[in-house]
Amino acid sequence: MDKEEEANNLPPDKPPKSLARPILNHESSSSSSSSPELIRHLQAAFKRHRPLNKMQTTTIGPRRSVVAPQRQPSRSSTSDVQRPQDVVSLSHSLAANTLLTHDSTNLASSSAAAGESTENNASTTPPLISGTVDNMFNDNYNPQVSHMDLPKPASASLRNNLDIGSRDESVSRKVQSLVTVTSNDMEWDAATNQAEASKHQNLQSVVDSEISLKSGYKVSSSLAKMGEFRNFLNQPASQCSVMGSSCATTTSIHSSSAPMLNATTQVSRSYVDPHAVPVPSQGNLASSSRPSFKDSNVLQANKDGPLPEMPASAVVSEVSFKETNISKQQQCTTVVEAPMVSSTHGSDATARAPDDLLTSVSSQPQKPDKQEKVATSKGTSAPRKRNYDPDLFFKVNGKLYQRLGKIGSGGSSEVHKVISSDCTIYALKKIKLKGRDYATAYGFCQEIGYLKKLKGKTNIIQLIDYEVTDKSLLQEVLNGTMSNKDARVKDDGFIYMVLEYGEIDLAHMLSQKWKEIEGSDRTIDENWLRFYWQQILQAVNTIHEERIVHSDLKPANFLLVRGFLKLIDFGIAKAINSDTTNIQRDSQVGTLSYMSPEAFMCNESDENGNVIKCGRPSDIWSLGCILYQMVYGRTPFADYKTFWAKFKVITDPNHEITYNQLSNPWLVDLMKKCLAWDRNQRWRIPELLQHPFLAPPIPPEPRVSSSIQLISHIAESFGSDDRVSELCAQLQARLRVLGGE
Ligand SMILES: Nc1ncnc2c1ncn2[C@@H]1O[C@H](COP(=O)(O)OP(=O)(O)OP(=O)(O)O)[C@@H](O)[C@H]1O
Repeated sequence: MDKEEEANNLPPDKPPKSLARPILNHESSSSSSSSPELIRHLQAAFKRHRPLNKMQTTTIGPRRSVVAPQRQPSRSSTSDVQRPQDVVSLSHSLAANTLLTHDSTNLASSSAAAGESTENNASTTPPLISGTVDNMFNDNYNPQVSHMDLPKPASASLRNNLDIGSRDESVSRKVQSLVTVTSNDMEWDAATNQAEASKHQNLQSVVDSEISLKSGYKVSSSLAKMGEFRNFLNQPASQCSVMGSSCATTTSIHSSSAPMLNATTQVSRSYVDPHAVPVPSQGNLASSSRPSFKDSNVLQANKDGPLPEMPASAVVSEVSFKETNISKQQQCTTVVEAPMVSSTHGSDATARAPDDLLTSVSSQPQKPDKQEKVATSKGTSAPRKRNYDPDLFFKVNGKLYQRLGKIGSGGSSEVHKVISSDCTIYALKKIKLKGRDYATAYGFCQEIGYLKKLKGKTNIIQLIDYEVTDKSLLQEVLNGTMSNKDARVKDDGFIYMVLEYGEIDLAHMLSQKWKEIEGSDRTIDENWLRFYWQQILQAVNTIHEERIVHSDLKPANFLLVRGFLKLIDFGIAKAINSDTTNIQRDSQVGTLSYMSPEAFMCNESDENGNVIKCGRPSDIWSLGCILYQMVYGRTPFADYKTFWAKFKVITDPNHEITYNQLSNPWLVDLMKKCLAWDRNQRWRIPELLQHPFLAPPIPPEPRVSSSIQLISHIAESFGSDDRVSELCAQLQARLRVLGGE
């Protein structure tokens, strides 16, 4: 089995213990009738369903740069068929819909948020707005190295590209992983993920913080967290409202079946809404709130010790307390609120805290505000103050997202599971720009452009918000004014992309499926196959209709969102130029096991001297590899382990792919339609959607005329029997009517 298939056999994910603890205890001891629902809600909100990680690491990296438009038509009749109907300019089609057109609502909210902020943090810069962003997709922009123009033998070119890859950080990293194929690359770091999840508590930390505050333990750190969380909740709602039902997995904490979260949220939100819960004077606290609160179980429980040692039953007590006593809940709010506003994090503090709590606060060393260097608009770095903990939160366009754990690392990015202030779960993709070359940075920005273009397409992962922190860098990239395209980004700068959250990717689904099948005499369920294959085709059809070639189709790039597969990762996607149906690239792209022959030989010349280009058929090949893997549990070239072995066999037109016999011959036929070596022989998606495997032919109706004829024979055989003759005649007449004759 290939390592990439081995990598699929990952241990099942476990929920972070720190998150599961109170839930489990609650389950066992809570008297609330709605506890099971509550647990489900909590689990849904906090549990990472499956590790999502990069499954295929034998990736050869792209050089994320724009290629000058290739306008010369192909001269080969067998290579790149010109399709005049496809003619649309990439730069114009994308530019019309790209970064410039950042939602006005988003702008409004981001500027509002920026106004609220007491700092001028580069990470809170509004979304990129530039009159020159058009240039991002401008044909004039050509940061390319010139090797692409030089025809040379494919293998030599490939080496050359690898050499270039060693200069290009993104390529070299991928090539390294590709050549070494280390299992490390392929493993999901369960330990890291779990540690992350434990370290960074989500909403549960609010409950925990409250408990800590009330008990007087961990006051300082709790205050810090509470202050951050207050700011978190104080910000404008995230853009999920824009998305409607198609947005990320949403866990409503306002559900009636989730009283604990409801209560918690009310308490938390009251911190930021002084009108909702009037901040009492110190005397009020002493006279009313505190005594009633002291009577509750929660205070007793909290006295047991700091949070980590605190029995989970304390949490349960607090839950039932909150469920059953709304007035006490408000009192609880006031008790918590006072120290909250006294913390150094609260910029809008208006009330004084009770002395004892203030003492607790001041006796603890305050966590100093984190400082970091961020890029200013002039491209220089200056220390900036943050009023949130960057280990716990991300800030995108002034909105905070709390980290729930790391989902995975792509070739170029980190992806985190986050929760917004309105308690919606998202994936946040963070790309560090520092140290990358400008052309690579350009490619990253292009992904935003594609996702914006594909906004509203239900089978494409939706971009909720984004921010490029270093505007000057980006402008330089987008203007194409970089003096040295190979120069590297020196200043700190990040691209943040807030994305719809996917629960599991197809790679993990497949690995699970094949674990079930292996060892049994079962084969893959054809209906399961049809269901997801159709969705895969439809998703890719969506981008092909938008004249985008994905170029890195693989199971890990299809995410399951509410039961449907959605396409992700347009990091190396390319749009098709206006006068050709193919695109030309400066290097091989894609993930090795799914790469088409032409992707290996991109920009080389074929036997007729025509430049080999990658277009939509290249994606179809990758789809064929995915289907093959779905059917057989391994990719078609899994037996060829090394890069060169794969390269050799995939680029060999005479190599015959092995198709083991299947009960449904249409399935083999379908794979062959996708995996035709000659890209012009491969079917297109509209045809594939009509393939007999998906749309089985209906057996022809038995012909009426033959039945009528049969009846005539019967009548004749009975000779002169009038009754039989009459009956047969009636029968024939009826059949004629039914048959529409
Ligand atoms: N919206 C999302 N929801 C859940 N998980 C996601 C999401 N986007 C990405 N991921 C996870 O993060 C991983 C890396 O994401 P992505 O593929 O976008 O990054 P990349 O840097 O472009 O990676 P690649 O090396 O494949 O180019 C994915 O394989 C997937 O497991």
